[in-house]
Amino acid sequence: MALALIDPVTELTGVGPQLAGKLERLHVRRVQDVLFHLPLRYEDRTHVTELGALLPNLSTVVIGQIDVAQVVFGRRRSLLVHISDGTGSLTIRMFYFNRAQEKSFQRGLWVKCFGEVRPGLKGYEMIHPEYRISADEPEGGLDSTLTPVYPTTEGVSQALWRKLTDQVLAGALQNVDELVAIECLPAKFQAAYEAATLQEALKALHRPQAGVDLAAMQQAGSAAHQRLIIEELLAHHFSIRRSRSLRAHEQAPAMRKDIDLENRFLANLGFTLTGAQTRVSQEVAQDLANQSPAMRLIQGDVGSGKTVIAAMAMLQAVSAGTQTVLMAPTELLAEQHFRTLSDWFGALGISIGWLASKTPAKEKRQTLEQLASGELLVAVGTHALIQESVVYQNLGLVVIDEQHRFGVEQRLALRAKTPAGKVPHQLAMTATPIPRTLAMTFYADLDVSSIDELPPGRKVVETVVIPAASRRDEVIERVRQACQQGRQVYWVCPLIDESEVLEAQAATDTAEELSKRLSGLRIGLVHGRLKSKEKELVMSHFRAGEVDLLVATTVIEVGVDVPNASLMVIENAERMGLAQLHQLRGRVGRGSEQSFCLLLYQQPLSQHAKARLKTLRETNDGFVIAEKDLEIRGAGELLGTRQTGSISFKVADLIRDQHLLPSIEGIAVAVEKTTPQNVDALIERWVGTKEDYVNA
Ligand SMILES: Nc1ncnc2c1ncn2[C@@H]1O[C@H](COP(=O)(O)OP(=O)(O)OP(=O)(O)O)[C@@H](O)[C@H]1O
Repeated sequence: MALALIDPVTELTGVGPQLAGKLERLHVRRVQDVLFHLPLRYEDRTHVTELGALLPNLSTVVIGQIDVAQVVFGRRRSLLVHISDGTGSLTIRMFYFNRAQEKSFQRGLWVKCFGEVRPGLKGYEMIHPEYRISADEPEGGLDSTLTPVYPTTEGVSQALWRKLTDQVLAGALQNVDELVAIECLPAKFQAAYEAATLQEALKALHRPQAGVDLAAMQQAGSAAHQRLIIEELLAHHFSIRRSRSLRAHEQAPAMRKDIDLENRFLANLGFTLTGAQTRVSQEVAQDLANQSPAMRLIQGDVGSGKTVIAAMAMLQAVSAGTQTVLMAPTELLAEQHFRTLSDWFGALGISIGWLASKTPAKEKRQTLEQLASGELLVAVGTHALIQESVVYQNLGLVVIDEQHRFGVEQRLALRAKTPAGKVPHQLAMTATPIPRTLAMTFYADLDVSSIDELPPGRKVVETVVIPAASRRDEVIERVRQACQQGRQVYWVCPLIDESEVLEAQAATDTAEELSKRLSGLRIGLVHGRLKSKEKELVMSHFRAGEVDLLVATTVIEVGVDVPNASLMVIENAERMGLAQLHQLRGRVGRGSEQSFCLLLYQQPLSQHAKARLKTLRETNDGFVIAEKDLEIRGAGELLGTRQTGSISFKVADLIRDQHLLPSIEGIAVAVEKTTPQNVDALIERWVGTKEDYVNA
């Protein structure tokens, strides 16, 4: 089949409008997007390990005969299937199963399964492995080469991804002319970096050859990875250069501060700004008074008080008669900013609009009208704020929370929303500090301010690392005591296989278990599968002190601010990354009460997990943690969890790949000489189209 790279995905066999809709969520719209939708990691399902030779925490294929299958009613109802192969035995454990599955595990049948080996109470276990049952003893692994695992969304299985990529590899990748046409890397660099050609690289990443080393693939160390990493870094580099040159020709409204209004605002706050807050807010104010558009990143550790800086900048925009918006990455966080700003600005007689994708149509229409007419000067929300349907009368300042960068396309989208010839000033806020090396290369077009001081009276969060198996009861007792003393508690449930459904289920089960064991406490539950209204209701009860214990998934990771919460329990902390744990922990220690963070882990710990937990126990300083993160990850660990707040790269990792950064500029110069016509497509392929920013 001759597929063109720009064909829509619906040209692929088996992709109807419904599936296309799901793929759209991942911005996969064209054949080319499937080709560049690269595996997140790989699994080695080629070898079978004897049950007697299993090692904990490794994922592998095993084969065994069923001795017994039974449903047990412990802390959680589960189906246990014991298998053995003469050298040893293993238990398969499933929390979610149906009657048919239960019946299918007949004594004497064979099971071939793939999963992570974990130590259980009675020997090794696999939880929810992928499995096949057969009457005869099966042979060999599950696959003959490394199996790619794709980033995905609900309703698009790995099997489906394999089918789609099969088709694209067989169709489009043969279309050599097209690929040569989009090839950017001059030949001499391909050789210098051991980097394969684009065509070879894509093939090798989607379908690794037999015998390829898993470790190299996991750490993105193969030549194929190098090839695409360089391409992606180049794309970002070009995008940043564009953004810089655009900015040089742009004008923004110069905003004068209304000192009187600002003083009234400060008097109402109930606290005095720290020295760092005062300094940073002055830097911002100077930016906004200029005619050239500000692009400033404000970095400040968790709880350092970034919101008030944003509010003061927004006030300056309002004083100058322009509109201003605050955009947050999640609805939960946006909603919280909406409340805070409504309190602060309400007292000054300034009203605030709310806009998120799930806002009811009628409410949305009204807000849109008011933004278009200029009646509304301030709005808070999610990315819905910069969607194409939103028209501003005179947008002067955009504040973006928890984002490191502004994309060039986003800038273009915003430019369309301001009076002719003007662009809004932009401020971004982040709690994840940027290592210096990266700042020089990838953030060179941004001005950076740091809030390097916490509000007075904060006590350091005391962090304790606890084995879950033996001391869970003790932890639950501690939760009870804290709540009885009038404190509030977060209980964070683990990440499960990147599946929102399983995560929500686990959180629901935990909430049920804790309700039984902590009768008398008011327990709330929040996870990603709840409707936004439901989420907000639970959060508002928690905020009002009407919920003692909030059981949550990592949806509460960023920004949530409830100063009375002083205890946080994090389950399976060994599975999370440093930055993420630090963010989560930052939800406590926001009041004057001594706060605690209990990191529960499952034995045994890998060396890296041990190092991460130790770092958290030893320091509360986000900058130190960022450096440690670099050190631990630099030592070669690939973390499954995403990095909070960083630019979203598909294959590159600014920390892991920092050794490549110094050469990117030189390559860019060469590309501009040899294939300047390909630069637009390169940016589009990696950094995204205008729509990606607008609809994200
Ligand atoms: N100077 C100050 N003195 C006392 N309290 C302050 C001060 N500045 C901010 N606060 C309070 O500290 C808390 C944290 O502030 P804020 O939510 O702005 O932090 P943040 O920097 O956004 O943190 P995170 O990245 O964790 O969301 C809020 O309750 C805020 O009202």
